[in-house]
Order: sequence, then structure tokens, then C-alpha cells
Amino acid sequence: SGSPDSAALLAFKSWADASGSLAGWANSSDPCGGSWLGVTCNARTRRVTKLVLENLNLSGYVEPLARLAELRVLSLKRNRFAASFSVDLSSWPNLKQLHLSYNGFSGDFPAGVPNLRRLRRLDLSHNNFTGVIPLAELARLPRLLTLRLEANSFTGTLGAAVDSFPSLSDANFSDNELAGRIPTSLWRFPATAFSGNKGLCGKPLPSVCSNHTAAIDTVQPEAIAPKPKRLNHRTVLSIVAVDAVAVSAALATVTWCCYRKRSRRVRSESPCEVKTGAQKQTYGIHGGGVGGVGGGDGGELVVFDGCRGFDRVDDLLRSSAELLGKGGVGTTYKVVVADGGTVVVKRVREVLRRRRKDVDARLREIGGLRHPNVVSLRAFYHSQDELLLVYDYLPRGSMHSLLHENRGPGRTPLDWTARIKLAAGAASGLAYLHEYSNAKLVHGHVTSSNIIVDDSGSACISNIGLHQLLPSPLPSDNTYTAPELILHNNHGSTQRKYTQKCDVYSFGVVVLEILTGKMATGEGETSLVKWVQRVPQEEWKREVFDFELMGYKEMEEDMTALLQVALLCLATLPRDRPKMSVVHNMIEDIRNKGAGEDPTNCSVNNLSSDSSPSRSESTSTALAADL
Ligand SMILES: Nc1ncnc2c1ncn2[C@@H]1O[C@H](COP(=O)(O)OP(=O)(O)OP(=O)(O)O)[C@@H](O)[C@H]1O
Repeated sequence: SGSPDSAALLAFKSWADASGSLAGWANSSDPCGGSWLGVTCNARTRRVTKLVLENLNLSGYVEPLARLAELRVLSLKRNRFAASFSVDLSSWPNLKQLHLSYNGFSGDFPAGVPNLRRLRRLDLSHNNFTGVIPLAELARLPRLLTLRLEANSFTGTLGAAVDSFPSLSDANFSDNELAGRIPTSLWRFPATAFSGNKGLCGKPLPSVCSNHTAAIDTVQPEAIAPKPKRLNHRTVLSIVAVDAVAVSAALATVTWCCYRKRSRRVRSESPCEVKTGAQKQTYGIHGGGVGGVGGGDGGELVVFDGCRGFDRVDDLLRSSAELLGKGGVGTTYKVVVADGGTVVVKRVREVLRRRRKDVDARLREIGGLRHPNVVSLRAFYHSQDELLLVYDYLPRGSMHSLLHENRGPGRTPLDWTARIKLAAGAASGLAYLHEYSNAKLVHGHVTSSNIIVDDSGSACISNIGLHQLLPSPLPSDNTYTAPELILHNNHGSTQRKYTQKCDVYSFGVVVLEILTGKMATGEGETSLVKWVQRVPQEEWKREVFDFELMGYKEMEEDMTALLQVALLCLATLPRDRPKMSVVHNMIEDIRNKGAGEDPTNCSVNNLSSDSSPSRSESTSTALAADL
């Protein structure tokens, strides 16, 4: 009696309906039974064909809708969406109408236009879309009647290449940032359809084109570099921040290289220092009872960032070192080199059942990652029976110790601003990793102890890809492991491939730690995840959030929103989990809202004050006619 589209609709509800406008969907399990607001299905196939959700205060992300493969009509008019429209339109090959007007959708023109052979009405007006309009592609759609693109920030030209637009009867390009001559195929529309674009000229506008305009006009619109996008306050801030971090990272690298060079010149054979008692042990990696090896065993030292002169691993092995911990991958030391600089050296255990060539290739890729929220791998040394990895040292230690250590009297509580910053930073680092290359890199073991905190309280992802180098890439403890990996193991079938969505799940567990202050221990029914999932939403404030967050009344809404993001990441089915880049955007939105500088709110307020309905306002009538 249900519908194959139920899960996609429910996922969309949890991604976009923070205000509860679609709460009624919970009253019936059948989206096609007539009681789900805005949903119409095909009676035979029970697939959703029409989804009209207008003026419902929806916000967030639309990605789950991509799974409604039979969709003919979609209207999300007059809501509060502000992110990019991330669905590729070719997900809906039968689409006839798409109405997104009066939101704050940003980013490029939705992709996939050429496949919309049945499209009649396309209304993206009154949003924040940027980039060029794929006019040549649109002109090839045989049935397109309505094209409403006004009041966005589209750039580029309308293109001389567009010489026919056979079916188009309603078009509006006004109030964008378009330039160049209007093509003859569009002269039949009134001047008001083009006004408000400073660079547009020629018929039907009163302005005459100059020779210069004629020159740009002969170029395909896609080939013209779009005008630089207007940068909002947040973007500017993040560019400044990234630049600042990049500069300090570069300085750190140079400093590190320099003291390494000098240390080789000046070093004397310093004896291993061993402290006993309650103090931390200090000894050389090379000796001191940890079973070291020498350098001259055919190993290769690879140093990144063009930092030459690090060609003797012995320096490192004999430097004074402090044991930081033993993890699943190996043993980690803080190593103080001759000039007093500090690095982290990880001695990896049992990698050698993988081909050395493969391991090195993967490490070279990881060594190329540079991001403010990723701990940089600076060098590695690989010999027949030894793998050492050299990382930047970050003095504040792991997120795990920051959250869970020294609980009790004397502890400095971790406030909400610090926690959401940690969540956003970790999400940003993981999103960067996931988008880094076509190889779809994964972290493989996202945990709070693999997230290290830098001086400024930012989270940095460490140990990237290391578990994947081990003979058995699955950690023995399943606390952070995505259910699809565990289920497969229990049934004795071949282990399912570790995907980026497995990282997303583990990140969800980390966010629960941030919010609850509880350690992520236990599996299945006894796990932190299950415990949180069992607490009803009305009880979250009292039951779930860390008592250290109790004083932050005004932030409760943000904590709830972050918990909702965590629960999305913890969806049982990988496809219901958002991509890491989406998770990152969601968290930044919460963070910026808390800081009172969310640019989205402004544009939404502006939109709602608009009182001049446009020609395509009569969506409902048009929808009926086209179905
Ligand atoms: N780059 C670093 N800077 C500062 N401290 C670090 C750094 N890397 C690791 N540490 C500290 O060393 C401890 C041990 O790290 P290690 O990676 O060996 O174990 P782990 O975090 O349990 O991970 P895994 O199980 O994935 O190996 C961490 O918990 C952290 O406190």
C-alpha cells in the first residue's frame, strides 16, 4: 500500500522541514493515500508525480528529491531555501514544470538541462542564482513555454548563438547582471523582460550597442568568464581566515624545513632520555625499548612541500620523543628535534602485507592534502619493515581529550561556540577530503581521537586513510562503524566496500559526542547512537545535551539543529545520509545564524515583502493544465 518514494519524501522532510509544516505526513504511512500535503502519485505505479510544497517555511536541502524518478511537477515556491540547488535535473527525465521562485537558492544554474525534453515551465526567478545561463541548451528544449529567470545574479551574455526559441511564450531575464546584445530570437519579448541588466543593450531595449558589445556578443555565453561573484560577508571572512591559516601553515613548513636542515648540521648523538614514575616517558623512537630500526635498511624518505634536506631518518629516530598514545594503526610520539621544534611521528604496525608500491602511492596522495582542517602529513619513511609518518604537532591534543578528559572539579567547560566550531571544522576537513579527487578518498576511521585541535580551537582531521592501509581495514571496535559494514560482517558475507557515506556516519557519532559530552562507547543497542535515537525530541534539552551547555538557553535551537544534522548522518541507509559537503554547509548555517550574520535571512525578509505577483504566479492552475 505504500510508495517506493516514501523514504525519499521522509528524508526530504527531515532535511528541509525544521519548522514542522509537514508534520501531518506522519499521520499515515502512505504518501499516495491523499493525506500527505502536496503529494500526488500515479495510481498504478504509486510513484510520486507531483510535489507542490509552497509557502511552507521549508529550508535546508533538496537532495533527497533526486530519487523521485517519476516526478513531473515540482514547486517549492516561496519557501526559505538558501543553499545551491544540488539536484541534477536529469534525475527527473519526465519533468514538465519546475518552480523554485521566491527562495534564496544560490549557486549555478541547475545542471542537466539538456535531458529535459518534456519541460514546459521553468521558473527560477527571485533567488540568488549566479553564473551563466545555459541558453543554448534551453533553446534546444522543444516544449519550453515559460522561462522565468528574473531577479537573480546571472552573468554572461544571452548569446548570439541562440537563433531560435520556437515554443517560448513567456520569458523574463530582468534584474540580473547580464551583458551584451540581446539575440534576435528574443526580440519578441517586451523591454521589461530585459531591464535591470546594466550590460544588456540593443533591441528591444532603448540602449544602442557599442562596437565593443558586438565583439563580446559573438562569443558563446559559456565561454565568457563570469563576472566575479559578489562576496557576502561570510565568504569574505572565510577567505581571510583561509588565507591567514595558509600563510601560517607556509611559515610553519618553512620553519620546520629550516630547523631540520640546521639540526642535521649541528646535531650530536643525544642520549635517550627516560623519565620514570608518574611522568610521561621520554625516549628516542629508535631505542628506549620500543624496538626501533635504523635508517639504512633500504628505506625511502619522502618529504612533501618541496622541503629538501630531510634525507636522514636517523635524526628523527634518535631525537628525544614522548609517547602520545597507541592507536589501532600504530604508536604515536611527540618528537622534539634538535632546534626545539616539535613534530608528531607515527610508527605504523603491520602494513607490510600490502604492496609497498600501493602504500607509497596512497601516502603520496595523502601528503598532497593541504587544508586548514586537516593535519598535514609532512613526510614518510618506508623501508622493508618500517613505516614512519611525520605530521605537524598540534599542542591542544585530540578532540576526545578536550571533550572527555578532566571531567569533574577544576575542568574548564567547553562552551557552545567552541563546540560548534569543532563540529564545523571537522566537517570542513572531511568535506575537503571527500571532494579532493575523483578517487573519492575516504578517511576510514573518523573518531574524536583522530580529530586534533589546533591553537585556535579549530578541529583538524588526522590519520587520514591509514586504516585503509592495514590488512584488515575495519577497526576492531565498532563504536563509530556504519551499520552496513557491521551487518555484512555478521552474516559472514564479503565485507562491503568502505564508502564516503561510512565516514559521514562516523562523523555523526562524533557530533553526538560534542553535543552530549558522553564518550562514544558500545555497539548496537548499547551505543551512544541508540541512546540518543531513543530519546524523544521534547526531552532533548533535558536528557541529551551536555550539562556544560545548560547555561546557553538562547542557543538551544542551534543545539537542536546540530543534533538533527547528526541524526541525518546516522541514517541507517547510506543513501539517506547527506554528503559531507552538505553536512558542512548545514553546520555553517547553524553557526552563522547563532552569530547573527546569516545573509540568507536578509534576502528572505526582502522577498516576503514583495507584493507584485508575477505572470507565473498561477502555478496551481498551470499545474492542473499540464498534468
Ligand atoms: N598531530 C598531532 N598533534 C598532537 N597530538 C596528536 C597528534 N596526533 C595524535 N596526537 C595525540 O596522540 C594520541 C594517539 O594518537 P594515535 O593516532 O596513535 O591513536 P588514535 O587517535 O587512538 O587513533 P587510531 O586508533 O586511528 O590509530 C591522540 O589521541 C592524540 O591525543
